[in-house]
Amino acid sequence: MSAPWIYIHNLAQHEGESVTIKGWMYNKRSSGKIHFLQLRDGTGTVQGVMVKREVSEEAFENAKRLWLEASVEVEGTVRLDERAPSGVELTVTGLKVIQNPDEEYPIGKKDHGIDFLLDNRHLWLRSSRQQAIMRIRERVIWAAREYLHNEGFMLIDSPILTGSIGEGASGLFELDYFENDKAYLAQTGQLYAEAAAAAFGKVYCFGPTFRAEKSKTRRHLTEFWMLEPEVAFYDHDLNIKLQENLVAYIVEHVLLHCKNELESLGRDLSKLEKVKPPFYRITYDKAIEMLHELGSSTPYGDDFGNEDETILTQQFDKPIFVECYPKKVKAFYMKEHPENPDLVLCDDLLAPEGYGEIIGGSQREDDMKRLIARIKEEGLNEKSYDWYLDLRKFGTFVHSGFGMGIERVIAWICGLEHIREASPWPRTIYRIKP
Ligand SMILES: NC(=O)C[C@H]([NH3+])C(=O)NS(=O)(=O)OC[C@H]1O[C@@H](n2cnc3c(N)ncnc32)[C@H](O)[C@@H]1O
Ligand SMILES: [Mg+2]
Repeated sequence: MSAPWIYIHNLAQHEGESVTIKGWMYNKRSSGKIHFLQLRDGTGTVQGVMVKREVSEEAFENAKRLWLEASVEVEGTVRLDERAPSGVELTVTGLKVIQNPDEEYPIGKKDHGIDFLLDNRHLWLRSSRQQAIMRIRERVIWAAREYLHNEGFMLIDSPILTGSIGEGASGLFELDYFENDKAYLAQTGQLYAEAAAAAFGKVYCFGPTFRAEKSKTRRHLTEFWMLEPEVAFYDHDLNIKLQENLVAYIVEHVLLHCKNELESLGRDLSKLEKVKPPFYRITYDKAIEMLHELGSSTPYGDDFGNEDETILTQQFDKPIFVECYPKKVKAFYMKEHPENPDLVLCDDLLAPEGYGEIIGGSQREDDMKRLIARIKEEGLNEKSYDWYLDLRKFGTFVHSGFGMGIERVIAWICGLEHIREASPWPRTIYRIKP
């Protein structure tokens, strides 16, 4: 193959030129004298038309024997064709087979069950639907980082291995750690982000976080990626404003850059076009009252389950903040409500259409005595929080932050049935492979 190697997404700039594509054959149609090779190289897809009389006998025969997902180099001339999805087609002049699988590609054109697909996630990622979701994932992360960078945030990542329980003793992955006592896989990077906020003001951490929850729902993973901004001197209201501006920015960015991907997923774009600030804001008290009117039996004071969140979000056409939950159902670090010590200054941001919680946020307890009392009330080991309490000893400060679950945001934006498609390598109770 002597023609220059060009990526498929750049082909339109090379009309009339002879080029080489390096990639895989993901589909093929043949008549007696013509092969229609559907090629992909990770940047896009293009059809290569191979006419028997225009190529060597060997190349035409080799093309005939190609299995799906054979790796190939294809040489041809670029032709503009507005009927083609990529706007171009390739008139094939040469074929080099890098590797023709010696068995049928397992994820063929027929439908497969979800467990089979997840067992073959390392191959399923090649399919057009999974490519669309992963491109949207990349854009969600890009937009979130771009927004925070533009707003003056510093990325200060938190550790994955930690000795402090960040969210709650129930959902912990515990591991032996040399002669130390226990270590855990981080449930959240928040506590460290709070320390970083005292150093840099506006910070965020972004990485995998882990929950050993036995939740077999379409919203729960045991490993998920979380974006956790933290801001010194932000109170509850400023925290809410930051959350809605970030989410609106992400949705606008995805609508701008991933329209084709969203449409290929059959997503109703009008639902996302409504995601503009201000989002709805209701208190926990108002929300529980609405839920009871809608038939929920969740008693006052309890947290909302998936069912409640689904019912609630179906009453609104854009994201809803539910704020100031009862202290007893929320984490130890949340600031008491100044007018009602039974409540805390927190919020959950619920995505509409039944997607539920995508963000959990709060103003943090900055009063040392109250924080120690909460740590004790929760039965946590005060010793492992001595460094965290130092933040209240050396210049305590009002501060707030939140955690946005990336996969939950992606599932909502893409309109996915289950969060597992939002992760390249989903981890659930029964799956840590591939
Ligand atoms: N910096 C902070 O203030 C974050 C805080 N420490 C925290 O972890 N809050 S959270 O437990 O509600 O989780 C935050 C979000 O993390 C997501 N989340 C939380 N748990 C899960 C599971 N199991 N699977 C997928 N996504 C999950 C979901 O979007 C939640 O709203
Ligand atoms: Mg939460």
